[in-house]
Parts: sequence; C-alpha cells; structure tokens
Amino acid sequence: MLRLENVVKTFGGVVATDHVSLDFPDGSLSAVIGPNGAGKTTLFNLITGHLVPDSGRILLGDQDIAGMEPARIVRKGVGRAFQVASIFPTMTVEQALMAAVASHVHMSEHLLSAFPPPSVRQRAEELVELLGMGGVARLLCSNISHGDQKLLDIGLALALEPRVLLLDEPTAGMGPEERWQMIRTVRRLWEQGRMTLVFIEHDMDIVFEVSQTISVLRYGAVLAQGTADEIRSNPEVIEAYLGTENYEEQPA
Ligand SMILES: Nc1ncnc2c1ncn2[C@@H]1O[C@H](COP(=O)(O)OP(=O)(O)OP(=O)(O)O)[C@@H](O)[C@H]1O
Repeated sequence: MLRLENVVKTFGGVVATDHVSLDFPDGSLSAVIGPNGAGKTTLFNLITGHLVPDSGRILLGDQDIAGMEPARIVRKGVGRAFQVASIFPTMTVEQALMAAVASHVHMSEHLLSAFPPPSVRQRAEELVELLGMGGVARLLCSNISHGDQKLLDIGLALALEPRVLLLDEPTAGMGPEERWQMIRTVRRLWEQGRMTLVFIEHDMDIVFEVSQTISVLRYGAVLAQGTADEIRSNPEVIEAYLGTENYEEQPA
C-alpha cells in the first residue's frame, strides 16, 4: 500500500501540495488528473524523494519514505519512468535494457558488456517481449520513434522490478491511435506485473477507460478520489474540471 497522509509542499507562496491524503492499494491501477499546475508532478516528485514535503507522511507499507534519498526509494520498490531513453544514443534497445537489468541485479561490471550473463540477457529479452518491442530491439535508441522511446523509458523502470510504478503522462505527444496502443500496453504491463501503477494523464477518455480509481487534484488539494463513475458524476469535479457540457447526464 502506498499512502499519503496530509502531505504539504509549498514553493514560496505557492501551495503545490495542500494537505493531500490519498491511498493507492497494492496492485491497483490509478490515474491522477487535474488542470495544469494542480500539483500532479509535484506529487510524484514527493513520492520519489525528488522533493521533500514540508509536513505529512508518505507510507510505503509501514514505512514513512517522505524525504528519503531518491535512490533509496527506488531500492524500496518505487519506480518511475523518466525520459531517459534518448541518453543511450549508441546503445540498442536491447543493450539499454540489459544495462538496466545488470545495474539492478548488482552486476554493474557487465553494464556495458557485449557478453552479459545469460540471466541478464534473458530478463532483458522478457522485457522486450512484454513491451512488444521485438521489432526494434536491435535498433539504436536514438533511431526509434517517440512512442518507442516512451515505451523504453517504462521498460528501463520495469527492469528495476518496482512494486509501485509511476508514469507521468505516458501518452504525451502521441497521436490518438498511438495513445490507445500505449495505454493498452501499460495496462497489460500492469496486469502481468501485478504492481501498483499510478499514472498522470490529460486524456479523459483514456482515464475513464482504464483506471480503477481516479484522484482529482485542484490547486494542490484533492478534490475527489473514486471510480470512473463516481468521478464522472461528482458535481464538484464536473463544475471545477470536466465542464458541464460534455459530462452532465442526458435526460432519459
Ligand atoms: N520547483 C518549483 N519551484 C517553484 N514552484 C514550483 C516548482 N515545482 C512546481 N511549482 C509550482 O507548483 C504548482 C504545481 O505544479 P506541478 O508541476 O506539480 O503541476 P502539474 O499538475 O503537474 O501541472 P502540469 O499539468 O502543467 O504538468 C504550480 O503552481 C507550479 O508553478
């Protein structure tokens, strides 16, 4: 269980996280939504240790991880996809995944090796399969599409075998078809990996289609947390965020 209790983060006069309390049960798939500047990315940065809260607790199981070093939080099982695929321009997709796997299993002497141990190669091959990247596995990371780079970012996070995976706008910058393909892959990874997955997303159709629970932020505070149906019909959410035109119930 990942649980935030009364978490506050301010930047000067800006309250980016305003007494946020949220639960992400083990194995759940949740979306975090909210208008620009609502505090979504700040929330992720607090969970991963890239920001230290002013107050409040961030519990992973029984342990308060608030303010821990990011690397320690990763070792505790909280992964996040960063836009890093492009920083391996001279490696192939498969090699980048092998390097990530090797770093995770403390075989860093094999990080850049042309002949990694079979266990490392096997795990990287499993990830390629899981991500559906077989067709581009031998291509240089710099030569793959934007969508494949985002997938690889997720794969690099998965190589560390997280219990909790955070994805900040996995479908950003993609066309409609590619978005759905990406989110279907994300859902499949979640189903097969049995991890807790939390993603930030602006596309409401995607959010309503794939999420078990949705957390709505506004001005840093939680406006609502619930299922797609609960969020869709929540009057405060409709007023504040969704707009009445598209989401009000049609008369029978
Ligand atoms: N490092 C920082 N220094 C100062 N202010 C910050 C910093 N990070 C975030 N903020 C402010 O905190 C508020 C929340 O920002 P945050 O990036 O978390 O929002 P968001 O919901 O992720 O927005 P978006 O959808 O545009 O990415 C904003 O007012 C932002 O300007």
